[in-house]
Amino acid sequence: MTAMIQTERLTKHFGSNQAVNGLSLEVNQGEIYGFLGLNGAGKTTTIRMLLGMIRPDSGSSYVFGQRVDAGSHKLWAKVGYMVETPYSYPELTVRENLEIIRRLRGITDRRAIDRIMDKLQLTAYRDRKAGALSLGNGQRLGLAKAMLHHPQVLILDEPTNGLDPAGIVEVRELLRELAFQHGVTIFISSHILGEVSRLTTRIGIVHQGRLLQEADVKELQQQLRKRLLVQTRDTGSARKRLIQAGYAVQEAGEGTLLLADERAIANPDHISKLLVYADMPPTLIRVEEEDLEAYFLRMIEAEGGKKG
Ligand SMILES: Nc1ncnc2c1ncn2[C@@H]1O[C@H](COP(=O)(O)OP(=O)(O)OP(=O)(O)O)[C@@H](O)[C@H]1O
Repeated sequence: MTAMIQTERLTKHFGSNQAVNGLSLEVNQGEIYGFLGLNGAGKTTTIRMLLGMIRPDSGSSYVFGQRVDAGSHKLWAKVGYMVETPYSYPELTVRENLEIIRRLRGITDRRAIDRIMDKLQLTAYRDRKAGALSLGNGQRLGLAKAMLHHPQVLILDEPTNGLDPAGIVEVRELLRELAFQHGVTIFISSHILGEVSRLTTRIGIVHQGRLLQEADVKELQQQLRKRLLVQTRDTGSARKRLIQAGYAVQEAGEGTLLLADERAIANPDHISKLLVYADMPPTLIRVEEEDLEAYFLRMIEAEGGKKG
């Protein structure tokens, strides 16, 4: 299978700062690839090189198997992208901004604008100036511009920045529909592990410009540490009761108990029942997953403290 997106040993320095370091990856058709890394890891720089916006010091990128360089204009007709905070003409309305993109992209169907506004819940803001939009709606407009021409490849840099939780779910559903029903290949960067693991099929973790790990989402989820977090009104007694029942319990301060036992994580209802019968009903009980930072620290320690 030809990769829809490919980078080959991409490298970029800014002065003495190595932003991207020999980064190679491949994304196949219909995949949603999560490009995950902390702030400053090199995500935006990689995406800029992938889109031909900046030139790598060495290495190459390919989209649809075609090398990305200064002459590859035709390529972008089939690609949609949004890099960093999406730029719009602030004095023009949402509709006018999209109208400009429609013309630039040579889309003859004028209804395309209404359809994309509807898809991204922008219809109510059609006559609002782009400069007066909230961060989340500005992001929706950026996505609308990226998707207006029905691209086969979509490259998005932190697309859910600024969206509220409901907006994040909506955008996630929209991207899943594009990939799974329309075969669109999606490359999406993020620094939020939980978010990317709910959306993507494969994840590449970038750290200090290097691709540290690539994994299937399911594989990665199995590697993430989980804990059951429990709060009750009487922490001391609840802790005793749980220890009596054979659980290892850690106190995390502020009335919070943590259980790392697989048995507890798989059956929070048992823990809940146990505490209810002991007359200490939990006020909060939930399974917590390790976040990117904690996962990183663990991975880097396992590598022998190569951080920094
Ligand atoms: N134009 C530039 N000039 C100098 N340094 C830069 C430039 N662009 C990026 N860098 C540096 O390169 C490194 C990688 O930055 P990059 O923006 O690619 O990371 P990122 O993973 O996208 O982070 P963020 O999530 O914060 O955007 C950082 O140390 C950053 O300061």
